[in-house]
Amino acid sequence: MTDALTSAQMRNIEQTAIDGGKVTGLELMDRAGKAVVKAIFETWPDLLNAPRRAGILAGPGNNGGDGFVIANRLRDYGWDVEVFHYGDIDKMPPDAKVNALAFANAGGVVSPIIPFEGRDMRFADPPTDVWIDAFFGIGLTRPLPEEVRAAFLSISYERNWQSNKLVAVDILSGIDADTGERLTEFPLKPDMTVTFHAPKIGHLEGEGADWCGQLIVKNIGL
Ligand SMILES: NC(=O)C1=CN([C@@H]2O[C@H](COP(=O)(O)OP(=O)(O)OC[C@H]3O[C@@H](n4cnc5c(N)ncnc54)[C@H](O)[C@@H]3O)[C@@H](O)[C@H]2O)[C@H](O)CC1
Ligand SMILES: [K+]
Repeated sequence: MTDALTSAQMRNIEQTAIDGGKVTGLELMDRAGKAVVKAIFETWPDLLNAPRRAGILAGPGNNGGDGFVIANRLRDYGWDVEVFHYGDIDKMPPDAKVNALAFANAGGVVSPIIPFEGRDMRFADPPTDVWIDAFFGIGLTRPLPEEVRAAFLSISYERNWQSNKLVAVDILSGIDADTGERLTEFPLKPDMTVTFHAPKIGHLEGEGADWCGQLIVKNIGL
């Protein structure tokens, strides 16, 4: 496995490619989101044999932007997709906003993460086949907001009672990408983490090594 990167090193590689005119941030985000969907179908091919339901947990930044790319892609496969957004589409970074608006303008359902409060997720109907954690990626700088932690807890009830999958985009939200420190305590391990270009230190060090599930590294052409 190639050497693990810090978040700063990853950003530098991305920015150098963008500044050099090799690729745009929007293209990188599109490739990243599509790489996650590809990894899902490669890992669980039976999910391809019928339209399913996905819950996308999207955050305020570009990790959330990846989440909206994934949401659009799964809708293309005929899936029932609901995005639970911690953030405001209008305040998202430009690349993320393009994908979020594409989803919303195509009739995609964007809900606040509040619905989970008081909702007994053990008996979610219809059950969610795949949860996508796109709350925070390498930009996480402090413990998760309480409502994000609460949303994760709600989903853990459903996961205990129904066989759904949890896929972390780039890194499980709550894990510091540079140290592997779990900045927020919550009992949710992903089945799979899909990261881009190279593993990050937080995937291999500290608690992060135990909170990846299956770690898939996808090339996004950098
Ligand atoms: N750069 C690109 O074109 C690509 C990036 N990829 C994806 O982008 C994320 C990194 O995105 P970024 O916007 O830098 O950060 P996050 O989305 O991880 O975080 C959003 C935002 O949230 C703020 N924040 C940090 N910690 C907290 C907190 N505890 N509570 C509230 N808000 C918080 C902070 O301002 C962050 O900026 C990367 O992981 C990839 O998923 C694409 O994959 C490739 C193209
Ligand atoms: K994430």
